[in-house]
Amino acid sequence: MSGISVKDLYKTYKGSAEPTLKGLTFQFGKGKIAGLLGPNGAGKTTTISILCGIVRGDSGEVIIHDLKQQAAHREEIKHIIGIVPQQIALYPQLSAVENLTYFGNLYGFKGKPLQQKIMHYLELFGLEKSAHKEIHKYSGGMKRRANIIAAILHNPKLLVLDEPTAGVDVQSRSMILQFLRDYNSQGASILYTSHLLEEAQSLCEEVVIMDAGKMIVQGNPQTLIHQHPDCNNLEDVFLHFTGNALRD
Ligand SMILES: Nc1ncnc2c1ncn2[C@@H]1O[C@H](COP(=O)(O)OP(=O)(O)OP(=O)(O)O)[C@@H](O)[C@H]1O
Repeated sequence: MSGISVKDLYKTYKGSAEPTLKGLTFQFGKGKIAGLLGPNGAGKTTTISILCGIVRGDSGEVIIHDLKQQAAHREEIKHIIGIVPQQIALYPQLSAVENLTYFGNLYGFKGKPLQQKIMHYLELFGLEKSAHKEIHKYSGGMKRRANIIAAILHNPKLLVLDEPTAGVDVQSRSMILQFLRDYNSQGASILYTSHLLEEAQSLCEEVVIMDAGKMIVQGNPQTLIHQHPDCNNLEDVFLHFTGNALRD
């Protein structure tokens, strides 16, 4: 069964001469760790935003866990998906506990069960000592970890993360990747974007490489590497398909 299905998706932003997505098509199975890869400006964030219902596509079809992404299913899909955006989506003047209580309340969680859940995740993500510290006093890696907790309080079956490991230290990165593997092993699907191809190669069962708003190639990283004898790793495959030209 399909976890995510994107069919012939088009999107042109208001005021842009060029479409950002030009007939994008791909599929990821349920329960997979999947990677959406591509050079700067390929349209990864736009795609994720449409998947999550934050941005509207102009045409095409998006199906999330067997539900069409349309107004009638938006509430249901909101509960299925957890979104970790590229930018930290936390209130800087509030503590982690205050932020997470607010996000938990948005999903209808309250009182002691919510507080226990928040403390459980703060411990899991190594933030328990900073639970009551304001977010603006957190390091970059701590903010990223807290940002992930905000997206998982409602136990989403599909976790979508936009560059969750960009700009964090090795320790935070390793912790985040281990969490993604563990969360996936409990049955959740994961979709993430990254420019770190070595990381994507080891983490993802399936990747889509997109460029200029289109899917270029999809497959299991090891299979793609073996299919191209000139390629030793996923980065070689990526360059093979997207070329060396710099992007604006
Ligand atoms: N809100 C917007 N309004 C107008 N154009 C936009 C908007 N958001 C993105 N774009 C344009 O759409 C194109 C794709 O952007 P997007 O952020 O989806 O790509 P990306 O693959 O995530 O890139 P990166 O790797 O740099 O994060 C870019 O040319 C960008 O300038």
